[in-house]
Amino acid sequence: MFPDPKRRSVKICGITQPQQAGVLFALGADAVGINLWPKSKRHMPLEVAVGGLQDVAGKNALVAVLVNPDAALLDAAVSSQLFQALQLHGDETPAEVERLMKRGVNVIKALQVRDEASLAQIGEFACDSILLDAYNPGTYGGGGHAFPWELAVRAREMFPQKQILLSGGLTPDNVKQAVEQTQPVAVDVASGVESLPGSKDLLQVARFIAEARDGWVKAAGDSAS
Ligand SMILES: O=C(O)c1ccccc1NCC(=O)[C@H](O)[C@H](O)COP(=O)(O)O
Repeated sequence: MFPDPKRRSVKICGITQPQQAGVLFALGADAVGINLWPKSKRHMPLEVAVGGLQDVAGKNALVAVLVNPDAALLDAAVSSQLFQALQLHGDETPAEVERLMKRGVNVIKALQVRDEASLAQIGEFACDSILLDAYNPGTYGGGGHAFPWELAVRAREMFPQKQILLSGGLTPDNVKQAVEQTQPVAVDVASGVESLPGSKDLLQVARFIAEARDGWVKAAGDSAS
């Protein structure tokens, strides 16, 4: 199950080489995102994922990232049984999300947030997990931009029943502060731990994971005192 509501998780998103997945899990990543959107600079074709990720699938959480997928890609991603969740980053509607959920698919709906009014859309989706990303019109994700974290705090207050995942412009330098402030169930990063698009820098990944975990420990200490 990803995200596990009982566990604080780090998801590293958008590898282009399947062999990087095992290394990222060995470094402590809880989930790795595989971008199936052909226009992404982090695209991994589904056939490559199916051929290269069998060893890590099952033991670890792989998440498929999709943008307005057609029925054929959606069906192929679901029936590959490679993914613990589908993360939808496009203009997918609440009805489409609900249809997938009825098929037993674990959906994470990604939403770009601009201001407090834009948080209302969270309540329109039936899925438990909502990933908040930066508002960046004309793009669907992976832009390396942060949004005001007060909006993530507000989202948790407005929708306490939802699992809020935080993304957008996170880096090893800012993730501890982001986690402490917003206390998400999971953080998600693409650009902030890369040497090249789709190629993760392992030192940055290790630092990112350690800093995120420190943030959760600090937040737990603050709320206990
Ligand atoms: O990463 C991409 O290229 C991408 C393209 C289209 C839709 C989603 C995409 N990435 C999804 C993610 O989960 C990213 O981690 C998230 O948008 C944050 O990205 P970044 O600000 O680069 O850390």
